[in-house]
Amino acid sequence: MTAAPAFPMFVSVPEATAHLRALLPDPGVDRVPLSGALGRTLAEALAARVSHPSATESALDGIACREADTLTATADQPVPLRVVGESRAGQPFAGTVGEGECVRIYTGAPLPPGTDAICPVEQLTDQGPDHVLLRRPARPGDVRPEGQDFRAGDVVLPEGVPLTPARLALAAALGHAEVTVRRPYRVALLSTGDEVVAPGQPLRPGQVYDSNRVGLGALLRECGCEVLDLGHAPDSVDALHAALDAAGGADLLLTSGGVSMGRYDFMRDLLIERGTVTFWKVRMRPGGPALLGRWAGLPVFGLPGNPVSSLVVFGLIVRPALTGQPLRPVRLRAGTEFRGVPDKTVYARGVLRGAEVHAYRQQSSGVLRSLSDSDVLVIVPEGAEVPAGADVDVLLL
Ligand SMILES: Nc1nc2c(c(=O)[nH]1)N[C@H]1C(S)=C(S)[C@@H](COP(=O)(O)OP(=O)(O)OC[C@H]3O[C@@H](n4cnc5c(N)ncnc54)[C@H](O)[C@@H]3O)O[C@H]1N2
Ligand code: MOO
Repeated sequence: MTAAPAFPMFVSVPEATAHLRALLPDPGVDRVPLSGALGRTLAEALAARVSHPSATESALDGIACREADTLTATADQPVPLRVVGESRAGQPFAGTVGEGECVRIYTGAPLPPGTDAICPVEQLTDQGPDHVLLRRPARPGDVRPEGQDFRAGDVVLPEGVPLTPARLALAAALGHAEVTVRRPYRVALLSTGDEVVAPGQPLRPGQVYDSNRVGLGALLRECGCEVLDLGHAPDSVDALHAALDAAGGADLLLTSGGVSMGRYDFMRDLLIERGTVTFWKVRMRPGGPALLGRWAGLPVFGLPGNPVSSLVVFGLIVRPALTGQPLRPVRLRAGTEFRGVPDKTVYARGVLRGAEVHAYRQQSSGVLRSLSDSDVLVIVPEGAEVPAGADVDVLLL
């Protein structure tokens, strides 16, 4: 009888993510201009330095007036108003608008005192320079109230969010020119396997192009990581040993291949025998043989070699650990049946058809097109049988 392993096996996806997160060092922070912050993670909460809009203003080009003066306006019986001035963005009208009066106003310009509604130019006829006829009532809804977006002092962007283009625009509107962001993780990337060949090289029988390193490198860059590309190592203990040593300066080493049950799965053996193993195997399909450990203090995440498995494990475990952003499933109607397996959550590749999700025709973890052609991963809980017509949780790809 063999002794029970000294590390957990068959952990859940959330447990695997928590284990990896616990091994990652604190990356520290950088202060960067907004132009250099795309995709970075905000390391401070951002408060508004100003209110937006800074004053109640018009949402349209037209005239500002009192709504009450215009309630009877129709195309047949237009309401006349006297123009007493103009309000432009940055150049407000100085006076107060009285009964039967209006000012010409432009989008973003402050509403003059006395007015509460806007009539757009399309609904006006000029009667000389100082009079207009309104063909419909002016509307208070075409006014943007002061602070509608945010008020000075409001905490608007929380710490920990990724800086998307919309959030960068918001940071600028709040009055910030620079932001404090988390330092990118430095992630070393290594693919393993005697049969694995760099794309572009001639391929001998039985060999396969190194698609994992390309996909994983892109996923890492998408997460804002600095990638230290260690290339490819053959299935040899010495070569893997050297590669593990070469990754020493990184925050994390990500490997692909060599973690399952085969005789040449040396990455698994090396970590078990000469490193530390945090867990081996996750209750998921694809991706079951994933491995986490340490090599002289360096966290090492061993992704399975099967092309779909390596990218799916990255998306489900590695990305949430690196970014701190949890998975966000959405609910959709299943258009086909989805079959679970006992003791594993299945992440089935699915294609959207209208509001329904259909199983992709091929679910083998060696078929990369099942991932590139799919829109979502359908989460099929352990042992579940989801009939067509039922609701399912999916993750957008
Ligand atoms: N007896 C068992 N066999 C296997 C099990 C098991 O539980 N018992 N698990 C299977 C599962 S699930 C997976 S996933 C794979 C993972 O195996 P490894 O991580 O050891 O990966 P390899 O054996 O090195 O390669 C598997 C497969 O992937 C191709 N590959 C590897 N690297 C790349 C790359 N960089 N680019 C493209 N393709 C790559 C490789 O050629 C193999 O076809 O194990 C199952 N076996
Ligand atoms: O992890 Mo494996 O993906 O089920 O082939």
